[in-house]
Amino acid sequence: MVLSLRDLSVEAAGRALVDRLNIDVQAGRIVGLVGPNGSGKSTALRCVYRALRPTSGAVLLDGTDLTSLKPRDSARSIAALTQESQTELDFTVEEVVALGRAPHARGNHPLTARERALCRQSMERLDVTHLADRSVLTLSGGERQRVLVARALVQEPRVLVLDEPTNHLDVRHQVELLSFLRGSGLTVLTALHDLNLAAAACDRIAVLSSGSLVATGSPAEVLTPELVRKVFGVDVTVVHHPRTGAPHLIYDLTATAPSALPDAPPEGRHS
Ligand SMILES: Nc1ncnc2c1ncn2[C@@H]1O[C@H](COP(=O)(O)OP(=O)(O)OP(=O)(O)O)[C@@H](O)[C@H]1O
Repeated sequence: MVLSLRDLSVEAAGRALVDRLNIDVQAGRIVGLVGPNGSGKSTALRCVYRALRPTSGAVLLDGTDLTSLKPRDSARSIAALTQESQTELDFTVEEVVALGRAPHARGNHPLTARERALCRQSMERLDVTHLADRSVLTLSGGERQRVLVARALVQEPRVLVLDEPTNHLDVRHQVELLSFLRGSGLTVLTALHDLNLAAAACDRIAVLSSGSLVATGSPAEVLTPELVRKVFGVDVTVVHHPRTGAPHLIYDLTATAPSALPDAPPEGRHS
């Protein structure tokens, strides 16, 4: 299933938060949305999972405008893990994961044997089986994040929209989640802050700055020192993974630290 953002714009408070964005995610591919804080990543993703209506432009699913689909129908195709994904109810992990079946539910029918097996598989895949009976209110940030990914998978979507899915995850769970996504065959659009994880996981990277798309291409095409300096204001050295060839950014903290601390006290003062 192909996901396309076509001339997508969102305006609020008299300014463009997202400005005529054009992004295509081919079937089974992963596109990473990167950019500084406030550049419009979450706003663009909200239009895809229909939490926000674009001011103009459209989101297309295999060429069909999402707004022509009933929310329940688009929810069968698109699952989202968002900054707003709530787990504030006193549900167990197992119950929250099962909620992923809601768009497929027929009335109040209990889950079928196949659906229960699907929930078990997703919990195993996300390493949360041991938490099945725990209240989600008691989970750590990373555990909760993994439960939400399991819930999204149970939805059996063909498109996954993820806003910072590696937030709170330790390095093992970051790597496991992104390598799972790579092998999943799902069409994935994901906002990521970690440019090295984006380079390792994504087929293509789209770079946002002040609501506009400033670069798009393979990680090697996009993640150049010039682009990173221009968009993020940071000096990097780019090396390449010895086996995959993926670019890897090395940050020079001594080069950026002084200007990043405008109110730094004079040298020699210690608190
Ligand atoms: N409803 C709104 N009204 C006014 N401004 C908004 C609204 N929603 C978001 N913004 C602003 O739009 C800009 C883009 O926000 P958005 O959350 O999309 O950025 P982001 O790239 O996801 O940032 P981050 O990396 O910090 O998560 C920000 O400056 C934000 O303050």
